Amino acid sequence: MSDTALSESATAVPSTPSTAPTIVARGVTKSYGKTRALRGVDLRLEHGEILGLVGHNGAGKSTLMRMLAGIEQPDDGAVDARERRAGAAWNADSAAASGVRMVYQELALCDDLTVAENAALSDPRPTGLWGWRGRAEQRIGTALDTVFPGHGISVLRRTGELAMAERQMVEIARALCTDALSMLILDEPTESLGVDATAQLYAHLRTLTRRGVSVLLISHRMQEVLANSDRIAVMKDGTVVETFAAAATSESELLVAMGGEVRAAGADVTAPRAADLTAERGAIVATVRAASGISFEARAGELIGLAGLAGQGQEQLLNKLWGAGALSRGVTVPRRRAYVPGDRQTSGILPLWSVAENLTISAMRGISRLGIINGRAKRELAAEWIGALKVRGDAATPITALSGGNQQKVLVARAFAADAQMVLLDDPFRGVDVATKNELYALMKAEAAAGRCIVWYSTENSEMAHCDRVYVFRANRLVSELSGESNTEERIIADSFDENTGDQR
Ligand SMILES: Nc1ncnc2c1ncn2[C@@H]1O[C@H](COP(=O)(O)OP(=O)(O)OP(=O)(O)O)[C@@H](O)[C@H]1O
Repeated sequence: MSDTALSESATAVPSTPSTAPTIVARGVTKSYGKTRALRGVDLRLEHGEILGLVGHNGAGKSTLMRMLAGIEQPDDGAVDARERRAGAAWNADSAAASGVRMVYQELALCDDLTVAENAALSDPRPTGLWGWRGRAEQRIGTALDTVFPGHGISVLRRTGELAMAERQMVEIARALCTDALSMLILDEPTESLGVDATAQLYAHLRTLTRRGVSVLLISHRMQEVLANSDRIAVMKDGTVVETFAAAATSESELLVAMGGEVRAAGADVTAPRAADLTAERGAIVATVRAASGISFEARAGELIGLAGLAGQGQEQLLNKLWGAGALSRGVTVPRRRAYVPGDRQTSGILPLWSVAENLTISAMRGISRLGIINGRAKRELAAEWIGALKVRGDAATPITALSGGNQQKVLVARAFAADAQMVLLDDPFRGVDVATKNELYALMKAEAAAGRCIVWYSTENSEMAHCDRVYVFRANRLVSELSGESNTEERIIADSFDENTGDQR
């Protein structure tokens, strides 16, 4: 295939289109030790449709996706695909040969390789000994241009240097570098994408389905799933419990089918263990002086939001607050701080440790005496937080055996279980289900009310309504400070783009 044909190949369809379902799962079961991840799943993905797949954290969505992509085999039941060669077993090779591609929730890129090298690694087409690098550069560049026009990503950069949103774009684009794509499986593809890139992705998915490609879209963003799917399957405790026509259902109907207990945001939540705080409520506990624009100031008892388009300086501010020492110039911070990273894979979980060890590592001061850790206090603290955040998995489970959303809950619990006066959150609720998010909003408010200072960066502007005050960033500067009636989504969006905001102050 010529390189110039790549954009066509990124959206190419099998040579013998048919309207038979693209893939069918029948009675699929899967257990990991004592955990029954899938309990007899039946699912059909029709030719040229977008099927949304929703369910609470740990419902079995990612496990099902791995079965459909042939990466793991069911203990019982079967997966059958339209493009499967007669007699061939359904495994990763036959799935790839049938044009099935996956976009992972945990970004599966090698940080030390360039964008093009990463794309070459996963491209099933023969690369040839000579000129493979140039071909890979052109293929991934074209795929990026096709799906995300104006992306601004150099294919020669190491992926470790890219922002989360850019890495996600690369992950999506490289899945499209394939001939005869028949099925695309996307696991929470928009959690770290901005508004524009999200719209570009959905527009491209529609182009694909018009050409007969089928899409399985896993997401916790109910409005997106409703707006972009043809049908929506709901998973609960390892089975598909209901399937809806997207146009004929609603968010609340989906949530009821998921079985999640939906607590209204702002409802009372009692943190398992009250923090031992020293700052008086209302006292200034942190400041960052700005050379230009607005200075940052945080008080005990405040829930402060950091908003604006992704990558405008929010993470640098969090890093300053997290890394500051007594000698840092222009920055004052409380002594005890906790940090929840946005990228759990690179800077969050300790993969060789259990849930309890991951959860309590920052709370050592409270559960040790004379340097000796009180094992019982550790187990109790872990059990309390596992219960409070409904983590699906017990204390002794290896952290990597939890679903992605449940790992994220453990990281949030780690920060709040510590006796930190200031908790810093770097867009940490990616992949967390709707019901749990509402619990977490309430938890943060309760913790702030108890006197902690919480600084929360979120890429979801609607979440900023939970904050007492919001700082909006643009071009690495604080351009506005919103509170009360001025803290609206419209104002955040306006200030994120308005070149004049901030310059007038
Ligand atoms: N490799 C594994 N080892 C042990 N348990 C596992 C493994 N993979 C998944 N599980 C368990 O299977 C269940 C389903 O997990 P899965 O990742 O499929 O859920 P999910 O619906 O994708 O959740 P999330 O929305 O959090 O991503 C969970 O209880 C999880 O702990």
